[in-house]
Amino acid sequence: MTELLVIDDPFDRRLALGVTGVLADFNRAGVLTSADVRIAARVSDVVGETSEAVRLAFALTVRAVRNGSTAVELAELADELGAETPDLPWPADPVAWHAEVSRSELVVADVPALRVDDRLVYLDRYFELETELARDLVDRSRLAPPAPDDALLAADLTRLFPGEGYAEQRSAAEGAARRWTTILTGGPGTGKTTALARLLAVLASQATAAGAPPLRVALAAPTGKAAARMKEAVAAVSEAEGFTAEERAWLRSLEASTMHRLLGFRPDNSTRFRHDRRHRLPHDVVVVDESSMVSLTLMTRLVEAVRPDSRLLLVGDPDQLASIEAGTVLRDLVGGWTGQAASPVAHLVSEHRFGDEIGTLAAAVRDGDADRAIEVLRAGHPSVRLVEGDHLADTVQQLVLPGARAMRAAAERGDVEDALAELNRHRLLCAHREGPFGAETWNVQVERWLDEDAGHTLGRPWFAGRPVLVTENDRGLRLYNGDTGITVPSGDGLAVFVAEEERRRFAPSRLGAVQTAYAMTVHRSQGSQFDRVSVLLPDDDSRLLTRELLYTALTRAQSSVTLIGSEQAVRAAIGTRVLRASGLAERLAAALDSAPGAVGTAD
Ligand SMILES: Nc1ncnc2c1ncn2[C@@H]1O[C@H](COP(=O)(O)OP(=O)(O)OP(=O)(O)O)[C@@H](O)[C@H]1O
Repeated sequence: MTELLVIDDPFDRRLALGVTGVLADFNRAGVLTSADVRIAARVSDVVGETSEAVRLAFALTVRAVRNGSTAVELAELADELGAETPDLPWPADPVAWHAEVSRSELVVADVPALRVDDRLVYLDRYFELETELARDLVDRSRLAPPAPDDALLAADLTRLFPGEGYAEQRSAAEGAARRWTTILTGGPGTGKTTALARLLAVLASQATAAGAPPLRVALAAPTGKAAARMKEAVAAVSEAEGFTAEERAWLRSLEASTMHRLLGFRPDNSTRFRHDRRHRLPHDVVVVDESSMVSLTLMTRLVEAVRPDSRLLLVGDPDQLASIEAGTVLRDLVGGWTGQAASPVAHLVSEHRFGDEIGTLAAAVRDGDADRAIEVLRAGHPSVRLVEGDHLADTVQQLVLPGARAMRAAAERGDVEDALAELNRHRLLCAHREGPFGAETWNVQVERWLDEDAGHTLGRPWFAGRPVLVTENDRGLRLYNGDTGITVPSGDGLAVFVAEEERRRFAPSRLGAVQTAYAMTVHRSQGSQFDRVSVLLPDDDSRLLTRELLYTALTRAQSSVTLIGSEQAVRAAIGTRVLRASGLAERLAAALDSAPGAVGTAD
């Protein structure tokens, strides 16, 4: 399903005033926003490009990036979107249209605004990013691989990955020990973190045996929440058998940070960092967890900043929702390496959370098997269920209010730990931000229920027990998008305790971009996990209802998940894929094919 804006008011601010012709038609029809149109018109005017078809292609490329693609395939778009908007003046011959764009001054100028390949049209910046990322990864795969001490490696792999139960992870770890780059993928509970922590111990043991200084490891993730989870999970794995006391202490001492913090903010530039190709990261191993959430821009900046002789480990689940910004990098990297002899992709498939109905349901959703998903949901397992019917408010109240009350009670008695623990026990996840199925709507509703409990209106927006979610990075306060906290009474007023990495206390007035956190969007929940999750499914015609969204929501849950909605909505979600155009997989595959000297180790 494609995004169309509904514009029926001639003075709607989404209409680009003063623009005429084809661009105006597409704007009025809701295909293009006024920003798409204005950018295309202005840049085309500068280079003297007057062709309406080329100007349209430019605006559609801006639109594509806005919707998460890094490029646009004109023929495909004309086919799909053209079917939904048959009255619009789509160019009749998409092949000729693409060819006309390719000859345009916008493309052939010394400083091009647009770039093209055989299939896609790009804004220059995204073409450069894809090319740079593919080249850096292929360059890494051409280097002579690391040369571990084989006998020690075999002994450590046997010690840390014992027996048949660890065979899959052992083989992934052995491959990773023999390569500079590894992409470790797998669904929830397939043991990615377990394999990662054990692999780090293997690598540290190699460094010690070689008389090298202690291994410097950077653990990073796209959000503060995901970074904190990774640190905890790595420390938890180290408690298991097989590790030496030194390895345990070392793994527990590893710090995790956001990718932005690792790369170093630059006050003058939001897409460039202190660490780059010229000032590389000092670490010997750079790990990125939740890699599916990483945008093309951020991944390109990370990879350029990793020393060629450092290990890069990208960990994630390519079936989850992609980044909020443009790109589907993890999926593209897996796709680009498919069929290559020296692929760095290690895919874990064994599910280690036995008896895990959430895993079975998630697998059915991932594989597009709607009948199986419905069967699991209707089997009567306490850990996965579908609540249908018209009593939406009653259902949400039953699921959310007990936790909200417990948070408020804990906050009022000043018990920050209890309140924060309660916050992680349950989350209502919504596809939408606003509207009847939106997170904002239900956050307000929960506050109203608490008002009713109290018999008066609690303070707005701040009151004791208010859980909050940080929605933007704030470098000054060292708060990151995705951090969560709880509001408690303090003296005559209130204080907010934020739970990430360390407990920190803030005056509410210092917190700019925060929202209440009983409910949040599935997009924002990426990289977080909660004990119990309830997922509010919108109507089956919502354009946000996709397989990736449902899969991501389900896999946030550790012990139980409740879907609120209809069977049709579940089926509609499973039947709808997120389609993002990108050329990264092809660019990577082409770069690999043209690099026959590659010496990466064969799997
Ligand atoms: N080889 C194994 N044998 C038995 N249990 C395992 C094995 N590997 C992992 N586990 C257990 O399975 C569970 C999931 O492992 P882990 O957290 O490493 O998976 P994950 O892929 O990182 O999961 P998620 O993506 O959901 O965080 C943990 O309880 C872990 O102890």
